[in-house]
Amino acid sequence: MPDSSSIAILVQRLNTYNKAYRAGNPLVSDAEYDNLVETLRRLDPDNPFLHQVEPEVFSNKQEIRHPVPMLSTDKAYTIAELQRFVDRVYKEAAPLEPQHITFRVTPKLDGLAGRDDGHILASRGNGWTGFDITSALDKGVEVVGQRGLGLGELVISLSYFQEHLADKFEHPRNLVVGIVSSDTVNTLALQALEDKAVRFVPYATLPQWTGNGDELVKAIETIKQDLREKVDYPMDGLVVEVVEQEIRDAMGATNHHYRWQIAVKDKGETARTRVRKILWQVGRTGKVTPVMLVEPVPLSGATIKRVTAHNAGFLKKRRIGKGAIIEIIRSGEVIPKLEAVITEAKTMDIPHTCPVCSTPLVEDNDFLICPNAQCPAQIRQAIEHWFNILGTADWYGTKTVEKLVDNGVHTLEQVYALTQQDFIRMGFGPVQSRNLHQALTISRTKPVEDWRFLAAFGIPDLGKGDSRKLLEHHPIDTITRITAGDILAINGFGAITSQSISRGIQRIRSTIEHMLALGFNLQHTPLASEMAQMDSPIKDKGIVFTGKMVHGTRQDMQNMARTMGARVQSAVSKATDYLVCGEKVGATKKAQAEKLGTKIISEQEFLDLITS
Ligand SMILES: NC(=O)c1ccc[n+]([C@@H]2O[C@H](COP(=O)([O-])OP(=O)(O)OC[C@H]3O[C@@H](n4cnc5c(N)ncnc54)[C@H](O)[C@@H]3O)[C@@H](O)[C@H]2O)c1
Ligand SMILES: [Zn+2]
Repeated sequence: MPDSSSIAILVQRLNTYNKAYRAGNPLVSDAEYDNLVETLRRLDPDNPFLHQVEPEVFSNKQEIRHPVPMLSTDKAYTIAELQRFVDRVYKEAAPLEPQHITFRVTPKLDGLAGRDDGHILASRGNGWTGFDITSALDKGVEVVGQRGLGLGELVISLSYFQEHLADKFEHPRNLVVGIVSSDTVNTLALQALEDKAVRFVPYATLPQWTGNGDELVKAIETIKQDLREKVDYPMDGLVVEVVEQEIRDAMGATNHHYRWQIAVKDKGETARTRVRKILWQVGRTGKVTPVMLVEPVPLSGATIKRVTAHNAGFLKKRRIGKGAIIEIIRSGEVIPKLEAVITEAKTMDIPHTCPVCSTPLVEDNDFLICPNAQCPAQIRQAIEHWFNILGTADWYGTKTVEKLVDNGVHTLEQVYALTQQDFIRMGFGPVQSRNLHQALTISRTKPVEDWRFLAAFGIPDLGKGDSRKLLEHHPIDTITRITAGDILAINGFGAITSQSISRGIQRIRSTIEHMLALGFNLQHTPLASEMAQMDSPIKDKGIVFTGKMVHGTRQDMQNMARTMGARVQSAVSKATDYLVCGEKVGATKKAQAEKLGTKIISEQEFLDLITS
């Protein structure tokens, strides 16, 4: 019997992984997670973790109670386990002397489970209480079939994902969760919504197989292949369930799953192939990471040519190089991973110099770093990062920035000093040159939150969230004077990150000051100290903006409300005080507000309110 502390640690890990997964940022693969769950089941079968629905939380959404619990599923990984399920059904149904026992098989969709009652789309939550995610439909999620068909799954078309998004998102599920949970949808997701690739698929609309227990067990592999071909959605197995209601009632449920339903999953399909070459890529921060280029091999319906290798240490430990034979696995996931090394490489080929600038590399634990701050690969990505995060200017894509860097433009200072003539001299066409030049002006004049501006510098450990947190305590124009101690004093920053952030700021101090002097139209993050004292008519009020605003964009209004201490929300809930309506307001939000007695006001009334 293992000691209780190791079980506690295991459960803690599972909780951490689950939370990250439900938030759309999984830390480990599903196969690895499932393995840990099975380990816990062996060590401590009665552990409460195994007897609950793994909870999912959308913190800014209203809670919705399910009329019937939305449970998880029991799992069968082998034919023997499926057979045991079938036997149990026959045994428990026997006293009812049923005329038929029918099993239905549908594809197990791998997205975000939901329930559509025709008015509200709710997520699964903890099984008993979910969250109102109807706003996903306003954002452009298509409903397959019709509204009100009950349980289903929010998913993205698999072919669409593979074509447009596979190199940007690790798993389609993460994108779907992002669309549902965040107020602002990123451009790639917006495109997917516009292309009608993101859908709520009621399970009732799925292709299905029905038959008796014997047929089921015999045909399960064919059923799987058949259903796999019929749906264009990510799948992680099949769902097998009993059709007859009286048998369902007799079998009942645990806290975790219905006894009349089981998911048939496999441990992941694997394939063997040979490594052709290791490709080394230089990232924005100088990390040089390997990708294994392999002999093309079919796996779960895709042809695999590249497999991620994470870092140099990963390859060294496993002795992977040209000629190694490896086994790769793809289990409900889109990106294949290394499962095992079958034959090690005879020789390893770990570079000593940067593949882009030839500077000798530095080892940092498992990583290789190009220490050359002038490395073209790093410079290009740093400039691209700037425009991506700032988000106010178009036209600065990879090819364009590459050309700039090739022409000796290496710093943001240089970029912002470029004239239209300079672009033309570098070989851009007249129209593109004008656009590129205009985009620079636009990026300075269009309002942008100061935390985006700060995050756009790409300082290690200073992403968007932390930039905002930092600016809640120190105004942007004092940021280059900040010390590690100042950062550490803010709740939520540890010693190591504080050091690294302050070092990062110092390193590019002159660039930050230069950019500040260019006079960007920065919208300042309200200081925590001001917020505490501020007396505003909308302080702590929950506010939802809907429709097209005339006194600025919706985002402008939201920022203004935030600055005045309001809690800006994306959907009307019990926690909403005002629904502010612009033009062309959708009916759902208004109806919801009326139902909950939320105050509905016009844009003008809102402006009157905040100036009162
Ligand atoms: N990678 C990670 O870190 C991580 C963390 C947590 C969970 N997970 C994955 O999630 C799984 C467990 O999560 P879970 O409990 O949410 O899901 P589950 O795998 O037990 O699936 C249950 C859900 O499947 C849905 N479903 C999909 N297709 C269906 C269909 N055709 N008919 C009926 N129901 C259908 C139902 O809504 C049900 O709630 C694990 O097996 C694991 O692979 C991964
Ligand atoms: Zn380099």
